[in-house]
Parts: sequence; C-alpha cells; structure tokens
Amino acid sequence: MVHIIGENNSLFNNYIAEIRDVEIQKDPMRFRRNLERVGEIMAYEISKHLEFKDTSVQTPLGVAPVSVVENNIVLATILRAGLPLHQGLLNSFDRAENCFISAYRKHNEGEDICIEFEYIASPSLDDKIVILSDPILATGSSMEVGFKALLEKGTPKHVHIVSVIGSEPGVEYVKKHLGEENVTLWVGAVDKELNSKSYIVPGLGDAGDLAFGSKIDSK
Ligand SMILES: O=P(O)(O)OC[C@H]1O[C@H](OP(=O)(O)OP(=O)(O)O)[C@H](O)[C@@H]1O
Ligand SMILES: O=c1cc[nH]c(=O)[nH]1
Ligand SMILES: [Mg+2]
Repeated sequence: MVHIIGENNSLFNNYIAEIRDVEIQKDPMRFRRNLERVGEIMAYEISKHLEFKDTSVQTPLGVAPVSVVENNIVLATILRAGLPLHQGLLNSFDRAENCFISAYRKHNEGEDICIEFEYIASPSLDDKIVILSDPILATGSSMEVGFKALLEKGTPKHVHIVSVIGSEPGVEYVKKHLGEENVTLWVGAVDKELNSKSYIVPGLGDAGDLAFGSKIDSK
C-alpha cells in the first residue's frame, strides 16, 4: 500500500514546496525544521491506521472516556539525512523507542553506487509497529538495506516506511523488494525520474548536505 500525502492539498504541501526550493534551502535550520514538520504530519496520518484502546482519565472534574494508541512504536531512521524527519516523528510519537541505522551511498568509479552499511542500534522489534524513515527514496537501495538490517532485530507487526520525496523507480523497487504484506509506504511526493547519478529530478538535491553540510570521502 502506498500513500502519497501531497496528492491531497493541505498545508503539508507548503512544507514540501519549501523543502524543494533552492532559495529557501539556503537556510539549513528551516530545511531541517521543515523535514521535522513533515515527520509530525506523517506521524499523525500513520496514527489513523494504528490500534486504539478505550480507557479513561481522571480530570479535575470527573472521569473522561478516551481512546488512545495501543501499539508499541519503534522509530527507525537511516543516518544522516533521516535525523530531522525522525525528530519530527518523535515529536508526535513521543514515547516511542528508537533505532538508528548507518547506511550511505558510496559513489564508485563512473556512475556505480553501492550502499555501505556500518551500524544498527535497535531495541527488539518483535510484535511492534516500526516506522522506518529516510527523506529520500531515490533508487530504494538504502531503504532495502535498512529494512533488511531491521529484520535481524525481530519480527515487527507492521513496518511503515516514510519518505519525503520518492522517485517512481524507488517506489516500484520498494514494492517489489520489501513486499506488500505488512509494509506500508508513506511518501510526500513522487517524482518521475532519476538522473545519471541517481539523484531524483526535480527532487530536492542532497538532503544530507542541505541539513548538515557537505561531507568528504563517501562520493
Ligand atoms: O534510494 P537511494 O538511491 O539509496 O538513495 C537515498 C539515500 O541517499 C541519501 O543518503 P546519503 O547516502 O547521501 O547519505 P547522507 O544521509 O549521509 O547524506 C538519502 O538520505 C538516502 O539515505
Ligand atoms: O535525490 C537524491 C538522491 C540521493 N540522496 C539525496 O539526498 N537526494
Ligand atoms: Mg542516507
């Protein structure tokens, strides 16, 4: 199942527009905060698909019936561009456990890219709802590496994959390689193509560099 949140007009699309805008991107704090805001909205949308339990709370004046999320949530993200999106999800799912995955695209000779996986720090995922986030779904290879690393840490009840900008090939890749059962993809917008360096066009550029500055060695 794939949800493209930007297909329905809402304030969400203002944040996506700012995230893509080459002028507004010059303010890295705003870029990070916009990724957080997208994470907060994605959390709200995902929450509508969780399990709820009826309970009650004592107010100063009486007892109110309430319905609250029942599931145990684990927020997982792929370093480093995933951090602001993860923070937005965590702002909403504020009691969630957390998992961090180091996986990055290493550019070899020519246009060849491989994914370097180094590290995962995770709680047990058995029977939990996992929300795996990365702002960019370009080829889908980083997401696949992250997903497979997660499955070494238990058997989640369901995995929600969250991305801000996806590509059509990336979405198809996830559908084909990560399975349709027990996996739901949430994406802000989906662009048609990748360029020869596997960047999404028009996309947003390099999310990690825009959030945290350019890096050496991995390209
Ligand atoms: O779908 P893919 O083709 O795998 O590309 C997407 C990946 O590329 C970017 O990370 P990058 O490797 O640049 O690392 P960074 O987060 O440290 O910038 C992005 O944050 C994703 O993790
Ligand atoms: O378009 C892309 C592809 C990979 N990583 C990015 O940050 N952007
Ligand atoms: Mg990355």
